[in-house]
Amino acid sequence: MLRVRPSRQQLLRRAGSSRRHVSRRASRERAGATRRSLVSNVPENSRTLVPVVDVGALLDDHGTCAVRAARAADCSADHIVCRRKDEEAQRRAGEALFHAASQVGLFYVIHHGVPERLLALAREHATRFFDLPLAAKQRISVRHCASHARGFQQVGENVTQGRHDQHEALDAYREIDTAHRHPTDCAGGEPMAGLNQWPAELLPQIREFFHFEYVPAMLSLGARVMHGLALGMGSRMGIHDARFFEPYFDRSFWVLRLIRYPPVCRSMDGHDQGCGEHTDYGMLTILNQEPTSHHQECLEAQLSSGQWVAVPPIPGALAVNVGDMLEVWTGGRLRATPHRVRAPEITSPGKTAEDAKGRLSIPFFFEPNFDAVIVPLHMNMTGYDDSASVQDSKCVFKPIRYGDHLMRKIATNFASADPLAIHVEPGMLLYYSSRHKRFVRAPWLEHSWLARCTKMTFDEVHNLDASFVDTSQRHQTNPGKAADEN
Ligand SMILES: O=C(O)CCC(=O)C(=O)O
Ligand SMILES: [Fe+2]
Repeated sequence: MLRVRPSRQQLLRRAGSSRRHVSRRASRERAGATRRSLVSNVPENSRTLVPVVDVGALLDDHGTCAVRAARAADCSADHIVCRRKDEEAQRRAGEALFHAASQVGLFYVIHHGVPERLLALAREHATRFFDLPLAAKQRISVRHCASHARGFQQVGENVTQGRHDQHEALDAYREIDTAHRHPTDCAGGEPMAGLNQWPAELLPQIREFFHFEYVPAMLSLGARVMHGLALGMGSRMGIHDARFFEPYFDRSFWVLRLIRYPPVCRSMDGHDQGCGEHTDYGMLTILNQEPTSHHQECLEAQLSSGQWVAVPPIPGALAVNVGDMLEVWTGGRLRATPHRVRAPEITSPGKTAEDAKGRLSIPFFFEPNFDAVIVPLHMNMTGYDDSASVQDSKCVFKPIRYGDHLMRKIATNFASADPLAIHVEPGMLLYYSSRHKRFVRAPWLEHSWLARCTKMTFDEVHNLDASFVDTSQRHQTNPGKAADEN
C-alpha cells in the first residue's frame, strides 16, 4: 500500500509540543523512528544527515520535573506532553537514540516534553543579560572566581585550540555550597566548589529562573535521553536496566552556558571563529538555539566521514550531542561529535535588526557527578559484545573520573586566556595588536554591535581613535602573548 509521506507542515506541527496532536497519533508512528528533517531553510546536508529522534515515548518516568518547571513558568498545561508507558515504544525510541548517537553523535529530539515557553523564556533572560552594559557584566567576570569558570567571559576571552572565540558567555555550574556540602560533591576539586555569579541587582529573577525552572527541566530531559540510550544499548553492551547510568548522574555536575555571538566580518582572516572545533566534555549537551531563520549555518558538526554539516535551529526540536564521557563509557560506540560555531556574518543579505544582535544559544551540559568514575563498559561487564566496540583495537579508552577530565579541560581553555579582548573605561572592547604594539578597536566586530554592547553611541564607537586607545594600557594583563590580530 502506498503511504503518503507527511507534509513539511505536518511534521513541524508534530515537532511542536501540542498534546492533542501527539495523543492522536498511533504509538507506532511516535515510537521514535529516526526521521529526516523536512524543515525549510535547513541546508541540504543537514536534511539528510542529522537524524531527528522522537523521544516522546520516554517521557513517562521523568516527566515530573518538566511539569513542575512548566507550572512555575506559567505555561499552559496543553504544552506538557504526558503519555502512558509503552515499553515497546520506549524500546524503539531507545534504539533510534542509540543509532543516532553512534552514527552521528549529534541529533535532534522532538516531543521532548520541555515547553516551548520555557525555552523562549530562557532566551529572553539571556538576551536581557547580554544587553546589559559591558561594565555590569564584567562585575561578574570569571576572573573574580577561584575556578575561573563561574561567571561572565567577554568576547575573545574563551580560547579554543589556541584561538580566541568570538563570543561572550555566562557560565553557571551546579553550585557547591562549601558550608553544607555532600561529602562526594567536588571531592578533590576544591576550585570548582562555590556559587555562581549572577547580576542579582540588575536582573533579580535570572538566577531563580535558571536554577529552579530551566535547569530542572534540562536535567529531566537529560535523564530521559540517558534512559533511552541505556535501553538502546541493551544486552549487546551488557546493560540490563534502563536506569543503569542513574547513580552516575544523580548529583550531575551540570553546566549551563548562555552565549551570544556578535556578527563579524568573516572575510577578515581568522576572526570567524565563534567557537573553535571541539567535543564536549561530559555525557550529553542539550542545545536551545533561537528558532529563527537567521544564522542557519553557524553551528556545524563533523560526521564520521569528516564532512562538516550545518545544525540549524528547528522549531520544536532540541539539538543533542554526545560528549567525551559517553564515548569513553561505550568504548567509542557512541561518538563525541566534533563541532564548531562560525560567527554570524555582518553583511548577510536581507540583514535585519535581529541579525545585528548576533546569534544566541544556550547549551546545557548534562554531565556525570563530579566524582563519577567512568569505566568503559567492556572492562567491567560480562556479556558485553566486544566485537561491537569500535575502539577496542585502539585501546584508547581508560577509566576516568569526570571531575579530573573537567578540570583538565577548563585549564586548557583558560591557560592561554590572557585577555585579547580588554575591557576599558567606559566599557569598551579593545584588542591588543602585537603587530601595532597597542590596543585597537576590534575591526571585525560590527560598530552597531559594539555600540549595543558598550552602550556608546554608534558615532562614539565609530570615532574611537588611537589616542583614546593608548590610555587603556593600564588594563593590559599580558598582551605580549596575544596573537597578532591585525
Ligand atoms: O553555540 C552553540 O551552538 C554551541 C556551543 C558549544 O558548542 C559549546 O559551548 O560547547
Ligand atoms: Fe560544544
